[in-house]
Amino acid sequence: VSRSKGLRGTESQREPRIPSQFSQEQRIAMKEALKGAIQIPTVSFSPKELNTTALAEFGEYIRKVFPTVFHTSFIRHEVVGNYSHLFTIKGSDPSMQPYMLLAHIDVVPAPDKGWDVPPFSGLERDGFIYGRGTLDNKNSLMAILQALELLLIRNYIPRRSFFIALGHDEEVSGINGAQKISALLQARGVQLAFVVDEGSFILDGFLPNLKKPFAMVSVSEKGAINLRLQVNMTPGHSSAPPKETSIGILAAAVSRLEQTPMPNMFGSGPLRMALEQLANEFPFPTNIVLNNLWLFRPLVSRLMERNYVTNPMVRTTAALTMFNAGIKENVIPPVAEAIINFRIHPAQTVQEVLKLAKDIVADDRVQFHVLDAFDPLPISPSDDQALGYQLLRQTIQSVFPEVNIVAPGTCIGNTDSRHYLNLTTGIYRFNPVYLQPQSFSSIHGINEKISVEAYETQVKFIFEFIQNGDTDVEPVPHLHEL
Ligand SMILES: CCCCCCCC/C=C\CCCCCCCC(=O)N[C@@H](CC(C)C)C(=O)O
Ligand SMILES: [Zn+2]
Ligand SMILES: [Zn+2]
Repeated sequence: VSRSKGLRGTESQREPRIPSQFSQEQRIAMKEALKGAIQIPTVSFSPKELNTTALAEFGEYIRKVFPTVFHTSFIRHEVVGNYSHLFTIKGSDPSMQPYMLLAHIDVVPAPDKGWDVPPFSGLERDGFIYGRGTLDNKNSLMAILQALELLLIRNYIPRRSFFIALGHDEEVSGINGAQKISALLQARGVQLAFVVDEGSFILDGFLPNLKKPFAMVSVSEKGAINLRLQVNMTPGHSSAPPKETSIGILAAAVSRLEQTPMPNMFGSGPLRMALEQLANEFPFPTNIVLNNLWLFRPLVSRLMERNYVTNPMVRTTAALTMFNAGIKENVIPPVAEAIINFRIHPAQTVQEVLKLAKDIVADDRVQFHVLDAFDPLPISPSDDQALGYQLLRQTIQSVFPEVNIVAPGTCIGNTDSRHYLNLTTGIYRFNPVYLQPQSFSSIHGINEKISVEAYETQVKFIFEFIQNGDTDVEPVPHLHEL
């Protein structure tokens, strides 16, 4: 039985594979390299407040740690938007369509409070490397360059060309990094077979009753709206207050938005496919329920709403993130404003969500100002013909043989990959790392950490993935398993 459904096996590769085994010395060097990357505080505070000194230092750092990547004749390195990096790795077979690996350099802020070790120390404790960026996303960035460095020193020459794009402002939009790289490649006429970015993991313990981990490769990501609500009222003396103030009207409006969930959209798309694939991994009676979603769909959609990580999978969410009003204790405020951050389910659009929000607020005194918005990303193919998805699946099965299921999903956050829609229809978000609910909370939270073993496995994954990318033939129709 071939486990790598849909792809021709490695027998069609011309060069022998380089085994993904690393010496003790190399393993020490790779973890030390990650620690050094964590120690550079490449924090993005806002689109206009980036730590540019740290970003520049990071550029120097990768040159020092990965010398072979920077001194190989078939690799072109360019700095884009001052701090982002684009590598073009030219393969020996120009007939093969290139792909791209993505990661980002910047991290969200991390005040020391609550951390067991300082967040930019990169300290190792009990087999874990701690620090901001160990899961989001310097692990990916360093693992990509590390795997390439290790391949190159073993004289690897790829057949299929590929790009590596390292954005410097993902955490604040990606418009000066990923968006510029994308425009540059578009101007060069590049079309990609697929891209792989952050945005999902091997999920362990996220679904009640599911004991075994499964790999979720996100094939879409939610859209978003940042909406500013504003109420203007006549100011006056607080000793004689009007019946309603701008604060009261706005507070009631945002409370209605918080208390009125957007419609549950469970039914089709990646989540349903994932649950159907996972059905037999669940004990009785959940296995029966998930094998018969035609009958139990209402029950399952209700169960999904109950959990804080599965709820965003089934609906558009509305988070009240900012609220401002008032100028003095004894002045009736002239204006109150709030920001609502919506994350749009792939089955809805910006316009539909705005209409629903207006109906929920149902008060003409509340003005709507859309600050920025984009629709959910299209669903990338995950069938037997989908090269990127199948290469990920093949590599997951080889590096994580204990993982039985690789299923498509939707990324609930946004990633730099959305800026590459002009270059490919295959956008996959997957980090080859185990994630438990507790480690999920550490992303943008406290005590973000990765085990040394998990990081080594991530390097191994990319080392194998790049070689799998040289697969001779494009995916072939599903062959019958014997
Ligand atoms: C079968 C259902 C299981 C559900 C489990 C879900 C577990 C979630 C796993 C991974 C989610 C990770 C999301 C990481 C990407 C987010 C990156 C980010 O924060 N981006 C910003 C971008 C913005 C434009 C500044 C964001 O706010 O989304
Ligand atoms: Zn990230
Ligand atoms: Zn992030």
